[in-house]
Amino acid sequence: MSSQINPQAADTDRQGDYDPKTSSLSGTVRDEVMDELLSIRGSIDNFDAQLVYLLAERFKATQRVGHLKAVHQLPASDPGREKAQIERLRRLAQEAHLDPEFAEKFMNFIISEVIRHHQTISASHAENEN
Ligand SMILES: O=C(O)C(=O)C[C@]1(C(=O)O)C=C[C@@H](O)C=C1
Repeated sequence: MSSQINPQAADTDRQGDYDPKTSSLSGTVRDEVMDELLSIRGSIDNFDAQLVYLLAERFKATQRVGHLKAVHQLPASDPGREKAQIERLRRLAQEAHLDPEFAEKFMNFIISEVIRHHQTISASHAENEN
């Protein structure tokens, strides 16, 4: 399976220097405890890889929006859309037993980065027009 689709494949394809066993706890906890910790951390590593790949795909989509907005001279931000997104995500977070406050903060963090990208795209588009 392609590593573009399956981040776990990417994980095994190119581990690089990453050692999933690296821990400041090494030698300070019983072997069984360390084994269980490492097993859970294996899942965490897979989730983290998926998060990175998902975010990369989201940013590819928002880059397309950024170009569309620059070409048509539309504002970088759309507060009405953001309000609807945040309300939806808070609802989804509640259903998923994720703290809605955290979901909102996380979304706002991503959106502010997207707006920064839009502004950069718009500025370079305007420069190319001149
Ligand atoms: O949908 C848009 O218009 C976008 O620019 C994307 C996006 C987002 O990241 O979801 C970012 C900025 C806008 O304020 C609203 C949404």
